[in-house]
Amino acid sequence: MSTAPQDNIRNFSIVAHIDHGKSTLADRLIQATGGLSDREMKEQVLDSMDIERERGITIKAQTVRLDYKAKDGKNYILNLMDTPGHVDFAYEVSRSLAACEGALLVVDASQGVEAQTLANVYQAIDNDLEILPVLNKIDLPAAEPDRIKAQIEEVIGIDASEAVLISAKTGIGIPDVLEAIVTRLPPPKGDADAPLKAMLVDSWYDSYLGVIVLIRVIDGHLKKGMRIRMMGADAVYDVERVGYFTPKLVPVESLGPGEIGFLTASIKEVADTRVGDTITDDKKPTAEALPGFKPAQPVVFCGLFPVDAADFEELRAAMGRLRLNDASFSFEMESSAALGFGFRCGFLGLLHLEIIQERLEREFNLDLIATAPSVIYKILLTDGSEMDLHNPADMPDVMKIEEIAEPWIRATILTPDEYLGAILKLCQERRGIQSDLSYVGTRAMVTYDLPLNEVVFDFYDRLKSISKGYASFDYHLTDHRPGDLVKLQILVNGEPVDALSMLVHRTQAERRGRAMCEKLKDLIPQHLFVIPIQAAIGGKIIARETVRAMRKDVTAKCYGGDITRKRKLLDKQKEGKRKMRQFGKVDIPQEAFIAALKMDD
Ligand SMILES: Nc1nc2c(ncn2[C@@H]2O[C@H](COP(=O)(O)OP(=O)(O)OP(=O)(O)O)[C@@H](O)[C@H]2O)c(=O)[nH]1
Repeated sequence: MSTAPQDNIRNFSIVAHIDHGKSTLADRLIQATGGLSDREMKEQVLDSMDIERERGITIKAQTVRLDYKAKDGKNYILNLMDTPGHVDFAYEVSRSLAACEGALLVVDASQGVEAQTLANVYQAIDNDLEILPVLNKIDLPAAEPDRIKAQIEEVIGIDASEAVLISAKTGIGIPDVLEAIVTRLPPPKGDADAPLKAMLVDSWYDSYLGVIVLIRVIDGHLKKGMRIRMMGADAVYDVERVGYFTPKLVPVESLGPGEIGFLTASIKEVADTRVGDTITDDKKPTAEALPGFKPAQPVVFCGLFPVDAADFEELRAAMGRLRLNDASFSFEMESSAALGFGFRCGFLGLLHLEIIQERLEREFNLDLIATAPSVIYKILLTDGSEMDLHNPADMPDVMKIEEIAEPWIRATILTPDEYLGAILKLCQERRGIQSDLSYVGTRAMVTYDLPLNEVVFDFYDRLKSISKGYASFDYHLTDHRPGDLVKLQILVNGEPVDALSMLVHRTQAERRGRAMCEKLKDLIPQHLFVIPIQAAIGGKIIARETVRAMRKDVTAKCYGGDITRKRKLLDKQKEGKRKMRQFGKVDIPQEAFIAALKMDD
C-alpha cells in the first residue's frame, strides 16, 4: 500500500474551553466520515476511560484518521488529534499541537471566550497553526454568534468573520466544518525523499500489543521491519507494526510524510519512550533532531497510604500499573509514624491527583488515605547547599535554614463583572499580586500572581462557588520566590500527626491552624478520656480545641432489649473502625484527613 500524497492530508487539533463541546464535535466528525458504524458509535468515543466518561473530561490525547470525500471530488485524509482542556494537562495540549498544521478553535456561542480558550489558542498560535474558529451550540436560544465573533476578534486578535456556525449536538454545520478543514487549513510539507524524521507524540501500554507509539512523520517513510533509532533516548528498535486509528486499529505497510499513525517495536515500557523525541532510520539517520519537549514535571505532591496496612503491596502494584500509561505520575515509598507505609506521589495538579486517587480506589478496589497536598519548596541551607522539599515532614531544623522559596503561578481569571469584587478579595487573601485587569465586553479579565501553595488548597472550588460557576481559570508556573514559610504541626493528645503537618505562610498559619483544629474536633470521635487538639509552630501552640470525654457505651441505651438494633450499632462501629487510624491512644477516622485536604477558610 502506497502512502498518501501530502496535498490530500490535513492534520488538526480541536482546542476549546472545558464543556464547549470538543468531544461532541469529534464524535460528529467521526460519524459523518464513517469511521465507525452507528452500532459501534458510542457517545464520545475518544474519551476512552471510564472516569473520563463519567466526569465528561478528556485526559489522554488520542488521534483518529478520517476519510473524507470533499466537494472538489478528491479524497482527503483528516487526522484529528484530541486534546485535553483542563489546565493540569496543558502539556499534553502542547505536544498534540506540535504535530498539526491547523486547529479548530471551538467556542460555545452562548458563553464566549473563557480562560482555557485563551490559554489553548495562544499555544496553537505559538506553534504557528492556522486557526479555524468554530462557534458551537448555535441551537441554544442564548447563542449570540455575532457578539462572540466580535469577541474572538477583539480578545484573541484573529479574523472570525468566516467562523463556522455549528451545533455539534444536532449536527447543524458539520459538513461545513469538514469543507473548511480541507479548504482553509494547510497541508503538511514534508520531504518524501529525505531520511525518515518522525516525532514521538505519545505512547501508552496496551495489554495485547505492548507499548504503542503515536508518531507524526515529518520527512521520509516509516516502514514495517525497518530499524529505527530514537535519537534523544539513543535506543534502537525493529519496527513490528505500523498503522493508524479510525479509531479502530488499521495496520499498513508504511506511513509517509505528513501522516500520523502508530508503531510497535517490542518496547518494554512507556518510560523507554520520550515524548517529543525524534525517530529516524538507523541506517540513514536525519541530520538534525527535532527540538524536543521538556518532560511534564509533577508540581503537586501528597502521601497516599492504604487504610489497611495489608494492602501496601497491592497499592504498589496498582500504582505501577497506572504509571505504565502516565509518565507524569510519580511515586516513591514513604513511611509515616502516623500512617505506616505508603507512597509520596507527584501529580501535574489537583485534578490529576483526584483522578489517580479515584482510579486506585475504584479500579483496584483500594481504600486510601491522602495527606494534605503540598508543592515543591526550594530550601537554601545555612551551609550554602540547596534542597527540594516535597514533603513537609522532611523539613530540616529551622536553625539550619537560610531561606525557603515557594513556586508562584500566573493566573488568568475571566468572570462576569458582578463577581469581580469577591474574586479580587479571594486572590488578595491568598497573597495574590494583581498584575492586570481589563474588560472583554461585560466580562472582566484579571491576571494575578499567586503562590501555588495557596491555590492547591481549594482555590478552584472557592472560585467556582463565589462566581456561581461562571468564572474560568487558567494558570502556568512562573518562578520560585522566597517567603516567610513555617511548618505548621497538628498535635492530637500531645502527639504530632506527621501526615497533617504542612508548610504555610506565617500570616496564614493561625487561620489554617485554627480551622484545622475546629474541623478535627468535630471529626475525632469521643474517647474515654479528654483529647486536646493543638496547632503549633515550632514549640509554640497557636490554636487549641478539646474533644470531651465520652460518658457511656453507645449500646447502653439499647437496654439489652432490641438485639437487632444492638447488632446494627456494633456493625456500624466495626465498619467505622476499619476506616480509622490509631495515633497513640487515639483513633482518627479517615474523613479527618479528607477534611484536611478540602479545608475551607
Ligand atoms: N445544546 C448544545 N449542547 C451541546 C452542543 N455540543 C455539546 N453540547 C453539550 O455540552 C456539554 C459538553 O460537551 P463536551 O463535548 O463533553 O465538551 P468538551 O469540550 O469535550 O469537554 P471536555 O472533554 O471536558 O474538555 C455536553 O453536555 C454536550 O452534550 C451543542 O451544539 N448544543
